[in-house]
Amino acid sequence: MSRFQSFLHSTLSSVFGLFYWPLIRVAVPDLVEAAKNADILIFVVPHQFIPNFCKQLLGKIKPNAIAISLIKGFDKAEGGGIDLISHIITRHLKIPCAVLMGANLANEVAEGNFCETTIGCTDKKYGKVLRDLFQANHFRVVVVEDADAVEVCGALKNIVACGAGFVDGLKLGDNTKAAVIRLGLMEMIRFVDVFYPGSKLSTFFESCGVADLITTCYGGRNRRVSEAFVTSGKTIEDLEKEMLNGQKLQGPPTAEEVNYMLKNKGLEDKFPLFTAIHKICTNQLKPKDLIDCIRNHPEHMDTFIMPSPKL
Ligand SMILES: NC(=O)C1=CN([C@@H]2O[C@H](COP(=O)(O)OP(=O)(O)OC[C@H]3O[C@@H](n4cnc5c(N)ncnc54)[C@H](O)[C@@H]3O)[C@@H](O)[C@H]2O)C=CC1
Ligand SMILES: O=C(CO)COP(=O)(O)O
Repeated sequence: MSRFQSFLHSTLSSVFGLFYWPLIRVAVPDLVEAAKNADILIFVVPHQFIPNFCKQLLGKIKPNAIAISLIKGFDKAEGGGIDLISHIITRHLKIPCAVLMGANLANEVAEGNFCETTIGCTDKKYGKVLRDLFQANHFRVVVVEDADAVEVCGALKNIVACGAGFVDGLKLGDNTKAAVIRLGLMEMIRFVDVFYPGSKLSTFFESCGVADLITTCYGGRNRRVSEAFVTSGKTIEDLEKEMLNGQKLQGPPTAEEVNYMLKNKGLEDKFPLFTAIHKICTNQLKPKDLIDCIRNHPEHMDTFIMPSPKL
């Protein structure tokens, strides 16, 4: 069982394979078998595997099922952009897909410690159904309609967490780490503003935004492996195998997917932190170069392009 599955086991008092239906306490390891009679499909796998999962499920699920994705990451789209995982699920399976993102380190949720999460759902009716499904005494849910921004926050914060890990490995201290986290947040806001216009600034103050950014930059796997990348000199791939026992890092592939789009659109210099983190993960830069890459950040030089907050 993956870490997130064990969190859901605790939260929902149930065991499930990839998909969950309340009151049925059976783990079904076969994907199609688990999904075929489900009314609500919960997707929780490392984002690298989702296109293949959707192909397997095509035509094998109830036509009126709804989905919710807890997956933090993107997929590369043809033509030089990125796809949101919820959009891939909807496009392949032809069902609506909401998202759930938040400061939800799986082991802490599984221990029953209090935390919050954000559900992004454009349909109010489904939003209520999903809130009632996930809400628990220790797991408090806020539903917002700004679903794309919720999902983008969940993916991008994993890139920033790699930067926080590099700073920890370089032993640059808390002020530098705070600067990296803040610049990361500003690049997240800028990214949503440029590529998902019409999103709300208030979404960044939900659990999916600033709270998930903080928890991942202090307690997450992306931070931990990135710190070890600096201190050990080993590759990210080797450290992932050594330290994560079969689990998958989301930050480095997400940095690669984001860079694929930024490069294609000539926007790398507007996102120097995301760009530098990708280059460090792929050995085009050394971790110690990180600070020089953000010393002249547009935040310090330009007038910020985000319109006035729509709070
Ligand atoms: N673990 C955490 O604290 C949190 C994870 N998430 C997100 O949930 C998603 C899943 O993360 P985790 O549960 O931590 O996953 P994980 O890193 O524990 O992934 C392991 C699971 O991936 C699946 N898997 C491995 N190789 C596969 C393959 N070749 N094909 C298909 N499936 C394969 C298996 O079911 C395996 O149990 C990610 O997008 C992650 O960002 C979100 C919040 C917290
Ligand atoms: O998304 C997470 C917490 O909300 C988990 O982050 P890591 O993948 O870095 O452990």
